[in-house]
Amino acid sequence: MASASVVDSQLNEVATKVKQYHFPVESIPRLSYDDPEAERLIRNEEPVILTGTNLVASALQWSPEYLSNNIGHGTYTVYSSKNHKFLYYDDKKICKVPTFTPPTTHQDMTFQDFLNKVTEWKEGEPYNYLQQSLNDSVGPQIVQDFAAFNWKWISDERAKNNWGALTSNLLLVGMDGVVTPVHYDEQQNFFAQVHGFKRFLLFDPSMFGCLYPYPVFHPHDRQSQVDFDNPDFDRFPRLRELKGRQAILGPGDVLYLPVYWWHQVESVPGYGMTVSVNFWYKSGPTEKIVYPLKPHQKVAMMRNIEKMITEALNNPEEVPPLLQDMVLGRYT
Ligand SMILES: O=C(O)C(=O)C[C@H](CCCc1ccccc1)C(=O)O
Ligand SMILES: [Zn+2]
Repeated sequence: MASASVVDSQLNEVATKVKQYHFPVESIPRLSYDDPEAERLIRNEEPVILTGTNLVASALQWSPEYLSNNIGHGTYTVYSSKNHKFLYYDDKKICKVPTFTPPTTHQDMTFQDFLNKVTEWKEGEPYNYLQQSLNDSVGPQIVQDFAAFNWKWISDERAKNNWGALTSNLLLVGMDGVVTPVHYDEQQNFFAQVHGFKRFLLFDPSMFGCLYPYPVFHPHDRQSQVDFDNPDFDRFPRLRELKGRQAILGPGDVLYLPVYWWHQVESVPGYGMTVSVNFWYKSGPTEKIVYPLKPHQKVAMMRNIEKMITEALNNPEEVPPLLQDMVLGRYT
C-alpha cells in the first residue's frame, strides 16, 4: 500500500491535471478522521475528506486484476456509453416520457468479461463502467476483505449523526476518464476510494437554482440538465452564479458527501482504472422543524410539490403550463 506521503504527492500532481470549468472551485478540507473539526463538519452536513479511517484498508489490494481473480464468476451490471459520460436514469420513469432515449445501455456480465472489454478497448469504442451493489455472490476472499472493513468506525458515525440504516454498498469500477455527470442523491454517503484517483466537483444544495435539474417525474430526476463541457448560458442563465467545491481522492481516502449535495465524479484521465465503494445511508428523521429552513429542506419541499401536482393532474404534459400560469408574471 502506498505510504501517505506518496499518496499526498500524487494528489498534488493530480490537482494540476484535472479539467477546469467555467465556475470557481475551492478545496474541500482534508482532515484526519479523529480531528474534532472533521466531526463538526459531518454533524453540520458539510463535506470533508477523511484520512486514516481504515474504512477500506482491507480492500486496498482491490486492483481490477485482484478483483478479477477473486471476485468469483457472478455477473455484475456494466453500463456502456458512446462517450465518457454516464448520465444515470431511472428505468421505472421511462413510461412518463415516451420520447426518452436512454443515454447508456447496461448488461450483466462476469468481472472477467468486463475487464477484457476494458483491456481490449480502442479509441472510438464505447466506454464501460461497472456499477453494482456488493452482494453475497462474490468470492470468499472478497467476502473476507469486505468483512474486514472498519465497520466499527462507520457504525459509530451513523449512530452519532442519527442516520438511518445502511442501504447499500455500490462497487464502482471505472475506465480511465469516465464521468458521472452532476446530480444529487437523497442519501448520506461515505464514499471510499480504493484504487486510482477520482475528482469530485461538489455544490451545496442552495445551488439548486443554478443547476436546473430535470423534472421529478423525468427518468433523469435528480440529474442536472447542464453539460459542464458545453454550458448553455442562454437556456440556463444562472449557471454564471455557480460556485463549486473540489475533492481529489486517492486510495484510502473517504469523502463524506452530505445528502442533497450536488456532485460530479470523474475518474481522472491518465491515472488508469478506478475502484470505489460507496456507503449509502438513509438520512435521519427530520427533527422538529427549525426556521429558517435549510436549503436541502427546501429542495425536499420542491420535490413534494412537483410530485403532488404531477399526481393531481395525472398527466405530465399538463404540469409545465400549470406551473407557468402559477409563477410567470406573478412570482417573477
Ligand atoms: O456515490 C455516489 O453518489 C456517486 O455519484 C458515485 C458515482 C457513481 C454513482 C452512479 C449512480 C448515480 C445516481 C444514482 C445511482 C447510481 C461515481 O463514482 O461515478
Ligand atoms: Zn451520487
